[in-house]
Amino acid sequence: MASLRLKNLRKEFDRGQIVAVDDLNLDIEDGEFVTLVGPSGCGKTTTLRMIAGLERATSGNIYIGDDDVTDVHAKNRDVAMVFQNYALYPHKTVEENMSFGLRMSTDLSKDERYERVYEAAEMMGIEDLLDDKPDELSGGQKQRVALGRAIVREPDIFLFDEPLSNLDAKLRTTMRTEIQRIQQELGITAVYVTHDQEEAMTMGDRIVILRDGELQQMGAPTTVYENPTNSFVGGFVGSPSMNFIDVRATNDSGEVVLRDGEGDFSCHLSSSFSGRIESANEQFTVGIRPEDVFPATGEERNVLETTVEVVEPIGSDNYLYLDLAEDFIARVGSDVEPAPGDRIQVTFAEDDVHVFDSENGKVVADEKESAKASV
Ligand SMILES: Nc1ncnc2c1ncn2[C@@H]1O[C@H](COP(=O)(O)OP(=O)(O)OP(=O)(O)O)[C@@H](O)[C@H]1O
Repeated sequence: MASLRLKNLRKEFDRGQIVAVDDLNLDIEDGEFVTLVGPSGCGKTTTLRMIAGLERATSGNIYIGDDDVTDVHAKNRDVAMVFQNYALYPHKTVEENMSFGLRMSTDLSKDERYERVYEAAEMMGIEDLLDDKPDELSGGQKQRVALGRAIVREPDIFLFDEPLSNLDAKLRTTMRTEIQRIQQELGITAVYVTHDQEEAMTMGDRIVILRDGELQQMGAPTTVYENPTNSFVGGFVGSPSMNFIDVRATNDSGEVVLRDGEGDFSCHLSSSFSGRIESANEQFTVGIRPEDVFPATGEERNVLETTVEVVEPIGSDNYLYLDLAEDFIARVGSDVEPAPGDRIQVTFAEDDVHVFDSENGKVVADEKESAKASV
């Protein structure tokens, strides 16, 4: 067990033409489960491979505990990696697959190795499969073997590279829980790469969001969800995605009123935001999550009248696609079921609105954060 620290980590490919990881700094605590998430090509796998020692950093440092392992060979780092494609030896039995790493890196006796393998197999519920070959196993069983093989090594750090991508949705959910259980039982620090934001949010103690090799935000899932530091994070985390509307500021009797170019959308935000506006006509991007949009009763200050384009039932709730901005979705109760083409009035609370700089996407004022900060 150990902490993990990445300091100014950088990885270039093709003589610097491609910057896969750009000045990445991360502090991961001993026993923490951290998920790395971001769109394809953002540098997740490269980061993981540098931690494992499978890829050499162009610059920067990697520390496991107090040790600088930047130049330490992969086999001398106490890390175990679990891959998407399982990476099992097809001609070896499950037991041989699981004990292979031990044979290579320890001087345990045959009996001691078997004991370690059997214990790990029991933890994964695969003790009856020890004599089978990988091609006799289902995808889920193969992934259990791959996990078992990682456990056997008793590593300081677990690294997971999209380990559940090849499994069906139901099995994926089961295996998520299994991985979390094992990680907690063993207390091993874990870094888990996924492109699936839902997986990242449900599994991580903290979530790291990358884009183009750069860290966008790191924090507890609820913090990232409620207080995204930029519009990219706001849009990436949460499903369906946050709604964005481009707006312009004007002053209206001491309050801030935001209107879009057509003048048909206005929104009052609390005074904590008005202080940040430097001039009328300043442009911003407003972000509102689908679940923060409600049918209006007519009493509210922020009421938007619009047309329903599509109604999509998802069981407990309905998604309403509204003619406010591109793909603007309201998540409402299943009892609210207008027909496409109906006019509808919707509202949202002032402190549920996120305001981003329309140029660089950085958060300008987060009403929830301001409210929290002022408590
Ligand atoms: N060996 C390599 N040679 C050249 N470029 C590479 C190499 N490995 C990765 N890259 C590039 O580095 C960038 C980051 O790739 P990486 O695989 O780390 O992203 P990722 O976030 O894991 O993506 P995905 O979710 O698609 O696996 C991409 O632009 C990729 O094309």
